[in-house]
Amino acid sequence: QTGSANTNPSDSADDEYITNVSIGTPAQVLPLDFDTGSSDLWVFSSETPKSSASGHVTYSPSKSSTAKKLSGASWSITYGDHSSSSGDVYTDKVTVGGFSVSSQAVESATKVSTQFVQDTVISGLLGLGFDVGNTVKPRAQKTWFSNAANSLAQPLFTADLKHQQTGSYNFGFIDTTLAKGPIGYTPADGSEGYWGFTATGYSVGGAKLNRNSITGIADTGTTLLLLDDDVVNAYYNNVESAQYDDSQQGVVFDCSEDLPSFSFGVGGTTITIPGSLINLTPVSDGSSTCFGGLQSSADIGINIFGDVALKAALVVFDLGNERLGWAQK
Ligand SMILES: CC(C)(C)S(=O)(=O)N[C@@H](Cc1ccccc1)C(=O)N[C@@H](Cc1c[nH]c[nH+]1)C(=O)N[C@@H](CC1CCCCC1)C(O)(O)C(F)(F)C(=O)NCCN1CCOCC1
Repeated sequence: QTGSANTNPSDSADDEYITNVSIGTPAQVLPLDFDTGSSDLWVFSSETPKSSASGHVTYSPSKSSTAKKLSGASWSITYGDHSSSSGDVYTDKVTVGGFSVSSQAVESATKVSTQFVQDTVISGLLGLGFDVGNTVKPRAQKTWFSNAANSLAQPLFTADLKHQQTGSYNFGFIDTTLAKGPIGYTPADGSEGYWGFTATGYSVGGAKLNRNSITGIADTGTTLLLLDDDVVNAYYNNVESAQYDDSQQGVVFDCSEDLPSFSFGVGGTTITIPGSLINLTPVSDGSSTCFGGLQSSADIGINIFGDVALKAALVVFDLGNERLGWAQK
């Protein structure tokens, strides 16, 4: 058994990726942000304050014949960008890419922070992190993938995110035709709920990889590639017009710059992010100043290989073997 779902960038900056999910009977289809950086499946619902839910597709458990209230259960989550949500819990049938989990914990939002209210292109998140990161109390719930894993042909999923094009999340199989190079595997550390791993070195502009390892997480829910200052400086020292812009809270440069590529070693293979993917977007419409897709992780305390890095690769999230696979695209 397998599943395959298309995923699309939310806007011209590939800020987040939207994947449709069917919940309940009859199916209620909600656009969700698949997030390997967290482990809760939560949605805007009939229980979300009307003012907050305006503009969002919502889930109504009362309209689903297969919905059941998980009595006494609640959840509350805060993300790295300080956005947050909380509420109560139902179980219902959840289908992703044609594969159904009959009794999935669906966390219904009774409160959402401003960023979620404003982000009307998504109706919630589908966490693809490790179950240890789930916030439901008194008993933590499993992610959709964790519930599906034993019935899938293989206990793994792949992420194939693309710049301004439709990509895919595949469950239970690896479509190697999506990759140009071999898959390099490396152990995954799920102890914090994230898909943690260590890159063995990096280089700028196609030079030979150095041996400075980088430990971080593979996170589909984070837009940028967020790394240590010494790596960020080593990269932007090659970009003539690069400078830190206080108002933008990041490095910006002339949009006309021909940016160097950024490569990192993982599992015996090398992943090269073309410079074009590091030119994320003009700082505002029509501006000739662009915002960098590689930024500092200094104030986060953890390195994040977010969408800017993931777009250059086919990434295998292999729960069965507790490992991550990366292949050049
Ligand atoms: C807004 C922006 C300037 C484009 S952005 O670059 O900041 N992009 C946001 C995502 C986004 C895109 C579009 C609209 C709104 C929000 C982004 O990259 N947010 C990261 C930034 C970050 C990470 N760390 C520090 N800062 C984040 O919080 N990502 C989380 C998912 C986001 C949350 C907001 C909505 C979109 C999805 C995340 O889950 O990937 C996470 F891993 F960073 C995270 O916070 N995981 C929560 C882990 N907890 C630990 C405790 O137990 C519970 C789970």
